[in-house]
Amino acid sequence: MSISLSKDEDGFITPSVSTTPASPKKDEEPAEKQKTTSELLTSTFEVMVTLADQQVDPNSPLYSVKSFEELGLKEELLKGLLAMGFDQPSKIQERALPLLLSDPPTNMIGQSQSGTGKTAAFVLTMLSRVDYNLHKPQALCLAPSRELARQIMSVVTAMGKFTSVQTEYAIKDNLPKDATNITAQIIVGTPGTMMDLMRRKVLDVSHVKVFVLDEADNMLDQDGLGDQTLRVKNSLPRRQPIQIILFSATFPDNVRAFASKFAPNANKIELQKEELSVDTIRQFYMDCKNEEHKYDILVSLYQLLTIGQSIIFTQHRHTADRISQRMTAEGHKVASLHGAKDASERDAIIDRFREGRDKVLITTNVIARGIDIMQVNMVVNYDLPLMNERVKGGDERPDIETYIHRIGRTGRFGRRGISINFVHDKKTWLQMEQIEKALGKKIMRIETNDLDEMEAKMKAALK
Ligand SMILES: Nc1ncnc2c1ncn2[C@@H]1O[C@H](COP(=O)(O)OP(=O)(O)OP(=O)(O)O)[C@@H](O)[C@H]1O
Repeated sequence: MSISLSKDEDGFITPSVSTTPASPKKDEEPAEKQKTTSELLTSTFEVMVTLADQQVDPNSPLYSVKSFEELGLKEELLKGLLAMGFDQPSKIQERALPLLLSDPPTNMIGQSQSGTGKTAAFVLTMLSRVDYNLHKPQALCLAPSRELARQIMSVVTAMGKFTSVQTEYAIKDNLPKDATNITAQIIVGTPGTMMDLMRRKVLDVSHVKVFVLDEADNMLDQDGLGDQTLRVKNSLPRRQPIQIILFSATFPDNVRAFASKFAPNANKIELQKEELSVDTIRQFYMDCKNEEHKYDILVSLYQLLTIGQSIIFTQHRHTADRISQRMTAEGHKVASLHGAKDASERDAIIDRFREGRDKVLITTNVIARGIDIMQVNMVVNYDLPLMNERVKGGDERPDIETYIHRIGRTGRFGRRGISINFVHDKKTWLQMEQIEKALGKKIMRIETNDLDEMEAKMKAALK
């Protein structure tokens, strides 16, 4: 791994941009060897580390650990890690944990590809820093969706299984309306509900010492959750130091400067732009004739979609509902999930999918980020993600960050996965080319009229 310490004027590393040209004729590349989990643990993707304290040598062994034992974690946490089957830190954990756990606590802006283990890094930090004998909220963690908040909580409870940690959700419809004083130490939720609990004084933040934003670029985006997140932060006490931890697979330029202000003097770990997505995800596209043809192709893919599990992303909620109703009526078993469904229904749908009882989930960007389901080996971009879904008044340029997160629902922690983009006219073709250019990775064509070839290519990609 190479480390560089150069900074731009915001104190953030500026990575070099890869401009691999996209060619209109896309040939298939020879299948690569499957990366194993152990290869991922020792993989050499480039990260750049900038330490808040410039006197410290980042090459010092102190700032990279090869085992969880070296971190000086509490015995109960080591037991929790062992019980989860984590016997060695991943690359990001190896780099981030010594910085996150060192004293005095220092802020962190951490970037690493999807599925590489960022959650464990910030969960271990929360579990290490809270005082279990003090029955007050001490660590707050915000995520962009209730599904992700629930998943993070499951990591907190699994990793903290042998501790006496108490936890509480700050997600819609969780606490009874007349709930009073939260005494749990770790609170995980979404920003609107977290703010609501703080305003109603149900959540006393006077003892908070760790504040985590997962999917931080999304949480800080002024066009998205940025206002609410900032409100939460501004309501935290100023008299005690609070360690602010930001993690994401993406930090687009427009959020970077704000992230540095939000988490001042942070240690920073950053990916090179050509490393934004992992190589274990093979990316394909299918040239459909029109919108209706997209539906036909999806139906013809059904057998392949159900070999493992798959997630189909659409632009609109009504498209997700329409496709799932049509496919269900035609005898296929699919589920749909989006933000218009009520909380308990959303929980039931994602739980069924997580347990493998549903194999195909049709959804919107609501679960594009963070969701970790190992068996998902296929992601279909039925509609490509566009900026105007994320940014008020945004245009029809492709939303590169959301694309990276969507395809990152597969190929997790060294596993193989494939993504398929449906393009159906010149506009969507050009949008896909822009994605290909931005990522510097080839997107290969699969013929839509040759089912056998389609199947052979996909199976080969997953081998
Ligand atoms: N050290 C480890 N050993 C074994 N498995 C691990 C280890 N660290 C993480 N994992 C597993 O890897 C998977 C991906 O981890 P995680 O969800 O934290 O990824 P992430 O980097 O947060 O991804 P995303 O950017 O999509 O949110 C999880 O199933 C997790 O249990």
